[in-house]
Amino acid sequence: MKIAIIGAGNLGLAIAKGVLHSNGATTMYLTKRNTVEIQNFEKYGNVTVTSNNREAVKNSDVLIFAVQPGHFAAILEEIKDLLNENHVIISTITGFRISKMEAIIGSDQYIIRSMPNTAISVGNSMTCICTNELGKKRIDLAKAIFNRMGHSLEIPEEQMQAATVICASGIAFWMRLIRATTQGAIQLGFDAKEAQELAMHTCNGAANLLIDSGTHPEEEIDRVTTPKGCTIEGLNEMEHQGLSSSLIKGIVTSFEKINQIRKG
Ligand SMILES: NC(=O)C1=CN([C@@H]2O[C@H](COP(=O)(O)OP(=O)(O)OC[C@H]3O[C@@H](n4cnc5c(N)ncnc54)[C@H](OP(=O)(O)O)[C@@H]3O)[C@@H](O)[C@H]2O)C=CC1
Ligand SMILES: O=C(O)[C@@H]1CCC=N1
Repeated sequence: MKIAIIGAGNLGLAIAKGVLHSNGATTMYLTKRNTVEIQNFEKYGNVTVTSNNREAVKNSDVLIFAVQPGHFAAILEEIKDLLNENHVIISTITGFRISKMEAIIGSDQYIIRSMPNTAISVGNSMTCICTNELGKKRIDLAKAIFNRMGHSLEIPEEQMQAATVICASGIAFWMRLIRATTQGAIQLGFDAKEAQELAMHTCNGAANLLIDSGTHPEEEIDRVTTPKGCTIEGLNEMEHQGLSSSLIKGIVTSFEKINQIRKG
């Protein structure tokens, strides 16, 4: 697979690392206007770093766009005459509808809209995808790409904004929970490094318990909460302080903001 990542910034580089991690490409182009800080990716023999988007498109089949929304239309204009039936176009751009892409490059292209997160760099992204009409013929390819770097789910385009909050912003939300747990562990006497080790592996274990067993979180909670024990006492105090409520309110606020950005 010949992959180009157009816009090798935070997310683009995370995808590049995921592709390298999973041996997912025969060749990979990484583009940005100022390439100095990513030149070191060329040490991986099959990677070319360039500011020339047209060269990247000409030499690749799978085009992954990871630029800021305000830059995307101009880049599609720049490369549209090079697109052919071999190209699969994958956008990660927040709030940029498929119809808007089709208005620039036409509906006779395989278009996939995706919402990965930065854990793609370690092969563990939750990635939501949807396609245009023609893109349905390449959905299996898109799923294969993202499943090599985590887990994917096809959703209707209308849910892409919500998926952005839960999956992409979600990484930041979970990081804050891990950090808070770490701070609690330090208060209980662990040094900072050990505290983080305890917090992140316990978080990983909780997620894996649900993924592997298919159980509901409350079922797993019931297995931990000894009657009159310390877990239920701690959990109830967290709920009195608004843990679930504040998480839900944060998610809804984030969703309201993303809808405002799209309208803007
Ligand atoms: N960060 C995240 O966790 C997630 C981000 N997204 C979406 O992904 C997109 C990228 O986000 P993020 O990585 O955070 O943003 P960044 O600003 O970190 O990356 C965007 C990159 O695009 C490059 N760029 C700008 N203009 C061009 C151009 N003409 N040709 C090629 N490259 C260009 C910039 O580099 P230079 O200025 O040197 O050209 C920059 O490195 C956004 O649309 C965002 O909504 C989606 C999910 C998660
Ligand atoms: O914070 C943002 O707006 C973007 C979208 C998802 C992740 N970063």
